[in-house]
Amino acid sequence: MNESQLCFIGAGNMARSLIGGLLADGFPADRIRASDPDAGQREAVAQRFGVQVFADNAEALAGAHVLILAVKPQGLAALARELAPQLDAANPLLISVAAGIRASDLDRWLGGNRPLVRCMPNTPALVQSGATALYATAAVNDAQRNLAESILRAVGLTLWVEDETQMDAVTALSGSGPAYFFLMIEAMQQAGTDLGLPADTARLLALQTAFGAARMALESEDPPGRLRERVTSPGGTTERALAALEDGGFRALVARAMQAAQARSRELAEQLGADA
Ligand SMILES: NC(=O)C1=CN([C@@H]2O[C@H](COP(=O)(O)OP(=O)(O)OC[C@H]3O[C@@H](n4cnc5c(N)ncnc54)[C@H](OP(=O)(O)O)[C@@H]3O)[C@@H](O)[C@H]2O)C=CC1
Ligand SMILES: O=C(O)[C@@H]1CCC=N1
Repeated sequence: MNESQLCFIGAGNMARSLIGGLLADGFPADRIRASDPDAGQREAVAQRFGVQVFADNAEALAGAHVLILAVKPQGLAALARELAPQLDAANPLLISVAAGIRASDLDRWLGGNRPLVRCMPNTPALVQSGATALYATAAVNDAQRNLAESILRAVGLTLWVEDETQMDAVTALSGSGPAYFFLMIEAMQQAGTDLGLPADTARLLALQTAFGAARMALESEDPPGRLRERVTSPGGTTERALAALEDGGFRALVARAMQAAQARSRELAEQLGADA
């Protein structure tokens, strides 16, 4: 994988998370290029990561073995049509991180029968703690499948889905998921401050508690429900807090939020995929 030349088209939030995670894993900066029309984005990526940046996609992708398409879903059709005539000679592996957009639509925009992997990473890739689901089209051979997996595995957990429709649920769970946990941390921090703690104290305690709970759940053989029960002393404080959360419909609210995200992913596929 370290022999491959990677090119990120679009140097925004997700590209930066992936680039940062790859560099932290030891991937050489001189094998990563990135392009973006926004000079501020280019400068931020060049300064922070020391990778080569380009305003022109054609220049950026010259010599690339892997193209990572990291533009917004709304810009993917135009980008794919722009790239299509430039892909024939080198036939690079294409990896799309776009929410919603189906591989078949993207492949059509790219001219058809491209080695294309659709994936859904998340921003904790930056600290090599990402979670990515991947889906490969029929044109992807074993070596390309391994290459895609090794790139994403360098920044966290990877798994393959064989049924592409599951990507909408993956997006609702792990793609958008970091934002749900960040919101929970924000809310706990604010509530801690409101209860009388200094802001810094509330922040540190909220962050370390989130980290500790996630790490414990990952490392424990017990399911999260059992770990929750061990915090909940009968007649104690946690019991009161959890009763308030359950009374407020916490589980149903989480389910509604994820259904909304899944629906939006499907909607993006329908709306943008129709762009012939
Ligand atoms: N953010 C996240 O947590 C996750 C995002 N994703 C997916 O990643 C993709 C990117 O999202 P995100 O990084 O958040 O978005 P950003 O807007 O932060 O980054 C996208 C970048 O691509 C640039 N861009 C637009 N068109 C082109 C083009 N034709 N060629 C080169 N660069 C271009 C944009 O410039 P400009 O702003 O000037 O248009 C922007 O700087 C999306 O498809 C999203 O669904 C997937 C998983 C998680
Ligand atoms: O909000 C979004 O649409 C993207 C996809 C998953 C996370 N961010």
